[in-house]
Amino acid sequence: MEKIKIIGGDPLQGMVKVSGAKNSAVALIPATILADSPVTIEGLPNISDVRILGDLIEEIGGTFHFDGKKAVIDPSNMVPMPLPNGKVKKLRASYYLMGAMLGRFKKAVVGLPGGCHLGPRPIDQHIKGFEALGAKVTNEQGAIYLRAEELRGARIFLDVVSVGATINIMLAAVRAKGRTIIENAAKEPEIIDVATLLSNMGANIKGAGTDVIRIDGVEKLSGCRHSIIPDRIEAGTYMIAAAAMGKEVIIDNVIPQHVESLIAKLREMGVHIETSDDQILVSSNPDLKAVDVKTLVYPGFPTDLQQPFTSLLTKARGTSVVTDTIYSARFKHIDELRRMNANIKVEGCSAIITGPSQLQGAKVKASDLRAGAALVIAGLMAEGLTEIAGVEHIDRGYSNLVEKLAGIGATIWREKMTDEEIEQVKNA
Ligand SMILES: CC(=O)N[C@H]1[C@@H](OP(=O)(O)OP(=O)(O)OC[C@H]2O[C@@H](n3ccc(=O)[nH]c3=O)[C@H](O)[C@@H]2O)O[C@H](CO)[C@@H](O)[C@@H]1O
Ligand SMILES: C=C(OP(=O)(O)O)C(=O)O
Repeated sequence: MEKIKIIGGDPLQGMVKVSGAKNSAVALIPATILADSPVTIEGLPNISDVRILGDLIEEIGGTFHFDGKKAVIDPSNMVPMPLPNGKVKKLRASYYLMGAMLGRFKKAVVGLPGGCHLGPRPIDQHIKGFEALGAKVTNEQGAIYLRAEELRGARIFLDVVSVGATINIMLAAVRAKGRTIIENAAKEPEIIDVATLLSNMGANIKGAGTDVIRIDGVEKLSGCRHSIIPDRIEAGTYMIAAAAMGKEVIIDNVIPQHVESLIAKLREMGVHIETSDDQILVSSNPDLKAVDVKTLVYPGFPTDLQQPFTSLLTKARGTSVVTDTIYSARFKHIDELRRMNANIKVEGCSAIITGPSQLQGAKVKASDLRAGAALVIAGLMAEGLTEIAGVEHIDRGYSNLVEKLAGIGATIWREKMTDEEIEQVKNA
C-alpha cells in the first residue's frame, strides 16, 4: 500500500495533459463484448478501473491487450461465464457487463457492483430497462441473474436520470429485435461517446446526448477503431488545482464545452479563464470570492467535482454553500478537510464553508475517488506536509496524478506505507 505526500504552498505553472475519460472507458470496454471481431480503443486512461475491466474481459474468454493507452480487445471467443464475485466488486462500472452480456448472450450473472461509497446507489432503473426488453431478472445472494428468450425493443421512461441505466439499456438494446426508445435519458458526453463506438460497430442509435434516445436493433456488430473523449472530471480537477495554486496553468486535451458549468463558477469566484479549441488557461487570483454551487445532471455542475471544489472554497472570502442533489451523502471528505483546519459544517445535503482558512498539512485518508482528489488539492494549498492514505481510490480514476502535478511545480510524491501505518489506517 502507498500514500501520497505533499508539501503545500508551491505555485503551479505550466501545462498538464488530460487523459481519456474514465466514465467513457469503463463503458466502452464492456461495449466491445457485443462485437464479433477485435475493437481498438485509443487514448484510454491508465487507471485501475480500466485494468480490472480488462481482467474481467479475459475471465469471460476475451483478450485484452493494453499498452497503457491503447487497448485491442478481441471478443470473438467470449462465453457467458458467471461473474458473481471477485473483481466485479472493485468498481462501479462492472454493471455494464450485465447489459453487454445480456445483449450478446441473452444471459448473464454479474455480482452487484462496487465503486465509490456515496450513500445508496441502487440499480433499479437498469433492471427496469432489462425487464422491459424481455429479460427475467433476479437477485440471488448479491448477484444479478439475467436471462431472456429473446430481447425485443421497448419504450422505457427512466424514473430518475441515470448515466449508468441509460448506457446499460443502450448496450442491451442494440442487438434486440425492433425499436427501443429511452425517455428521460441522461445527456452526459460519455453517453455520446459510447453511442459513437456502438454506431461505428454497426448499431443504429439516434439522439444520444438528448433526453430521448432511439435504437433500432441490428443482428450483428463488428470490430472498429475508436478514440475516447478527454476526461472532463480530470480536467476539472486540474482546473480547480490551478485556481487554488496556479500562476498560469494550461489544461491540454479538454473539450471546453464539457466543463462550462465549472468555468462559470470559477469566473464567478474571480478566476481568470481563457478557452481555445482543446485547451483552457487558468490563472488564479489570491482574493477569491465565495460562491454557492448545486450539483445537477449534465450540463449542470457535476457531482464528481463537488468534493474537489469544496476544497477550493476554503480559500474563498465569505460563506459558500455546496449542495449535492445527486448524492446527498457525498461528504466523507469534510471531516478530513476539517482536520486540515477548514471551517465547514454539513447540514442535510449541503456543506457550508466559511473562508478564507489557511489549511494546515495533516495525515488524512481518502474514503473514495473524488474525496482523494479533494484532499490532494487541500494538500497543495496547505502549509507544511500532508500525507494521504487510501491512494487505491485515487488510482481508480486518475492516470499519473502525482507525475502530472509534479510536472507543473507541486512538491508531491508517493511512498510505501509501513506495516504500522497500514494498521493505523485500517483501524481509523
Ligand atoms: C461509472 C460512472 O459512469 N460513474 C458515474 C455515474 O454513476 P452512476 O451511473 O452509478 O450514477 P447515476 O447517473 O446512475 O445516478 C444518478 C442518481 O440516480 C440514482 N439512481 C441511479 C440508478 C438507478 O437505477 N436508480 C437510482 O435511483 C442514483 O442513486 C443517483 O442519485 O454517474 C454519476 C452521476 O453523474 C457519477 O457520479 C459517476 O462518476
Ligand atoms: C463516483 C465515481 O465513480 P464510480 O461511479 O465509478 O464509483 C466518480 O468517478 O467520481
